[in-house]
Amino acid sequence: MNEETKDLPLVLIVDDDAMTRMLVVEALEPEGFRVEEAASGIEGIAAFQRRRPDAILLDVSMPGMDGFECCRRIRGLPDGERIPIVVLTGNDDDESITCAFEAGATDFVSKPMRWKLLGYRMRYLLRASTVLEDLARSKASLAFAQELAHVGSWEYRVGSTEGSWSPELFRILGLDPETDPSNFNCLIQRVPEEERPQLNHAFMNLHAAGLKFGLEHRIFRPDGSERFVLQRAEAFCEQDRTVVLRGTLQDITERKMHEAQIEYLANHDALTDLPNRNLLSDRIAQSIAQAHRAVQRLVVMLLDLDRFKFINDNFGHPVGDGLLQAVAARLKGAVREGDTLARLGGDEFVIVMPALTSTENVELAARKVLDVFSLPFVVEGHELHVTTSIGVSVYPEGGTRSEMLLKTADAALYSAKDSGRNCYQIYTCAMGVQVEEQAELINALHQAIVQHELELYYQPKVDLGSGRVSGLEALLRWRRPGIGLIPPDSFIPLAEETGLIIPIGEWVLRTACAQAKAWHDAGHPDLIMAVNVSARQFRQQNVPQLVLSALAESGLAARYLELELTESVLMRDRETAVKALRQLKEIGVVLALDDFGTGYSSLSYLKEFSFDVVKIDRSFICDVTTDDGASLARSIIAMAESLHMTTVAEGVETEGQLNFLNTNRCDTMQGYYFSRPLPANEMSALLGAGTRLPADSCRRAPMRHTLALAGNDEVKLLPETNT
Ligand SMILES: Nc1nc2c(ncn2[C@@H]2O[C@H](COP(=O)(O)O[C@H]3[C@@H](O)[C@H](n4cnc5c(=O)[nH]c(N)nc54)O[C@@H]3COP(=O)(O)O)[C@@H](O)[C@H]2O)c(=O)[nH]1
Repeated sequence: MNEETKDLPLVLIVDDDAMTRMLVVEALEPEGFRVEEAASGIEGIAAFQRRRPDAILLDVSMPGMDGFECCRRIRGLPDGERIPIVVLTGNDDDESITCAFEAGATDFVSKPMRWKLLGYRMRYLLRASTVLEDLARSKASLAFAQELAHVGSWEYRVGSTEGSWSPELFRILGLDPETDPSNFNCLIQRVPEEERPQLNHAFMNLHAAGLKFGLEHRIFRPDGSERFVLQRAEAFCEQDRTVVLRGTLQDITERKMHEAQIEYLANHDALTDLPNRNLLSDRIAQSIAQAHRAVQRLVVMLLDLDRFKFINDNFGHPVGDGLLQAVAARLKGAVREGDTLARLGGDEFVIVMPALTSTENVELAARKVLDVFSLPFVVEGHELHVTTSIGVSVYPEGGTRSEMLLKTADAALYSAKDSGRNCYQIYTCAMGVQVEEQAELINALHQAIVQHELELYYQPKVDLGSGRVSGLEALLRWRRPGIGLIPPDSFIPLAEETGLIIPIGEWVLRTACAQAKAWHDAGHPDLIMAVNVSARQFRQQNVPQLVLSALAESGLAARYLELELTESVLMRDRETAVKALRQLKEIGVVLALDDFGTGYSSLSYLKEFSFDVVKIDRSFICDVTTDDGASLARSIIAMAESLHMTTVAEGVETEGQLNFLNTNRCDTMQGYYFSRPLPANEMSALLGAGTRLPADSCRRAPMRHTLALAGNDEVKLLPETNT
């Protein structure tokens, strides 16, 4: 084929008459066409398959296969569907023209023809065919895009009942484009009755006033399945008159399902599947509105499992989670239909009970909830005996908004915990005051750290051999503006509960170490600084690391720092405590067991953890003038001596107590008898003045002791028979 002509349109002429074929060639080639010839129908089909022409000129009357049959066959072949076929008919042969169109012809030309016009005719035909093909392609890609996006489209011309619907619109509605009509009535039939008025109204406004709309509604397919759709529509005007309404219908069922799932997750607790705090607030608000209308009371119970942390710490979190699920299931079985059971998080549950009339009924309901815990829970083979404390708040006395009812129930819960757990308390105004005071205190304690309102006082420890000050105990004070000096007992438990003990404990340790180093440098080089570390602080903070950092920062040698710990440090999570104590021993600090005699008084603790110092609790020293008190104190001193530990007697206030300690070889005394705790500047003065115990107040002759030990290494603090 000639390179120059290969892109020209190719026309196939099928005619048994060689003359006609020649005339066609003569007419078309000068007009920019290539022409392929075929002398019969069979040849024409073969040429079509071989050359894939752009158009066909087909004679009607040919021997063998006529032009109609040839046309039909070509239409049935691949690519034959849309090729322009022009049938050559005899003049005024109306029947042939009809037959030609029925056989699939695109156009016809009557013979004899004006050959000059054939080129124009063919060009027009090819242009129309290209446009049709482009249109078909766009329709196909639009249908594909609509299918992908689940968007169907429709169009109605004003005045006509039938519209034009895209295939995807039929699919979304579950209708058949072959049999179902594409009109508004057919669409509205699929919409649930209760949603029809809104859609009708929107369509009326669109039609009458051109108001476009976007509306979400449901449809039901003929098979009964439900879908959510978004209907959008607009009106198109000509000369201020609406002529066409066009719209789309998007299937948004999946999006709706995801939204519903997200909403469910946002409102439910993942572990127990119960409503969470979010949904609970709504439910309480609804119940309040109902109770208000019906002039009824409403009960909100806040439950907190007793010692849940113990179960989590000792059996592990999977068991803790299993227990929470089991509790949720049991509570679900215990509440009435119409009540709401929710989980607030952690081990806190809430039950909302509408329409409880009398206080007796409220108490009855609370006891019923306590009973839910009477039998043990079995989780992963563990039999767990769990109780709960319940705070009850009643609308309207306990509050008229949901946050208030929860807050007052919390105050009542606090009171139930305070009364020994496994019980309920109904909120009273007095509890409210207590809660508010506490909230205020927490706030102020936060401020205290930032505003430098914390101070350390120091109390001397006196060596009973020499009468000299051998060490100091750092004791925390809070100078609260407008109130005065607050003792630690009033705020340390709260600091522990709120976690504020971490920054406070750190400040105490760093300040005490720095002060000890300052006093060393000022000429008191042997002073040992004792710092209290509470059990909770010990658990919540990495104390060994903090100690290392405070020592490095201050330059104080480890042997001049003493940590006073109580036995409760060892009660929970023993393994971690043991590890931390070993680390502290390695660092080289002095370990003192504080308040000895008030706890388990276990000799095995003293041996196992190699404490260096035992501090005899003030309550024993107070009693040393009685026989029993004296005997107990003597036993502790003897026991400590046998374990090579030094003893410090706390709270020494009288000469009699001091004499007793000297007589019984106690090593060190601490108490008001020598000095009260003093601020740093006053303590500097005391140290500078070389204040000490007079020689006749110090230890004299040694004394023999008897140590009474019970089995299992327990110290049996029995009265000693005097020798
Ligand atoms: N975790 C921390 N606990 C601390 C810290 N500072 C103090 N505390 C603990 O608070 C409790 C009360 O302490 P405080 O009110 O300072 O009382 C101490 C002494 O003032 C008091 N004491 C001393 N001598 C006497 C006396 O002769 N009579 C008498 N009635 N009281 C006296 O004893 C308290 C010291 O006790 P102890 O620690 O057991 O040696 C107290 O438990 C402190 O431990 C802190 O920074 N962190």
